[in-house]
Amino acid sequence: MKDELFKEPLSRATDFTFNRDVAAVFDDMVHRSIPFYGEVQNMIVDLVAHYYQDETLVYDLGCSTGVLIAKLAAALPGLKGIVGLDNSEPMIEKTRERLAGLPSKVPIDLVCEDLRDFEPKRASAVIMNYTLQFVRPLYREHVMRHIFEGLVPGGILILSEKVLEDSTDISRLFVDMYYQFKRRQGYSDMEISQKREQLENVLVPYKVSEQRELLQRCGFREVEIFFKWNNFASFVAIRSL
Ligand SMILES: Nc1ncnc2c1ncn2[C@@H]1O[C@H](C[S@+](CC[C@H]([NH3+])C(=O)[O-])CC(=O)[O-])[C@@H](O)[C@H]1O
Ligand SMILES: O=C(O)C(=O)Cc1ccccc1
Repeated sequence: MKDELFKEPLSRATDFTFNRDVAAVFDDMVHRSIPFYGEVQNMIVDLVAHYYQDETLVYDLGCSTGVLIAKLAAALPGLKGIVGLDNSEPMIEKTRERLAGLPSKVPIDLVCEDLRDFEPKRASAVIMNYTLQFVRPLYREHVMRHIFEGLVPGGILILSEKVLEDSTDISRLFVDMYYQFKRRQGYSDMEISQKREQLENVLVPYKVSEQRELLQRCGFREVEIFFKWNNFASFVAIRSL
């Protein structure tokens, strides 16, 4: 279903939430709103294949409609298990529907819970794609410490986020270029600005440098960027052996 949620003028100001209306159009929204969304997922499948250790689990925190879980299960049939977590019931429901139609042999556990209350266990890969940006900054360190603790030595965290730069001028330019990208994807100025207003207080991007510092404070000694497009970045961080 096409994302037309912001096409008409909205009658009142509300914050963006992952409700039933968003879940229904999410796949179209995300493909038209996140540059190289599918290719970043393909790169993540390759990273998981490289770092996976026998008898460990792979986690997708903020799994939305389960596209990445389906790709992982199809490409890596030897995984011991995948855990998908999302605190939006309509999103988990979408994931469940998607996975029901697949012939995968990998056991998949779906959890509808807030990330802030969750502790992964025996993980060799924890993936958080565009999810930490929705967690209130106050809680981010707590969440990342639990993830570090839940990783086995040699395990990885994969983190994709909307980001800012140290240079405010360049940050602004990257955001402008992102709106150009949205126009090319068929969104009108009205759609772009109404969504921007709804996201204002709920999607809080960190600078690349802040993101790196947060990961290092939480114990990750090796942190690298494996993908970057203007104001979007994907990091891989290793819990050293
Ligand atoms: N505190 C929280 N606890 C659990 N889930 C949460 C929380 N906050 C937000 N979510 C969930 O995290 C997801 C973020 S969307 C991308 C997801 C996916 N990784 C994707 O790549 O398609 C963001 C985006 O598309 O920009 C949603 O499904 C929320 O319900
Ligand atoms: O649209 C935006 O501005 C984004 O940052 C991406 C996005 C995609 C899906 C839900 C929320 C935000």
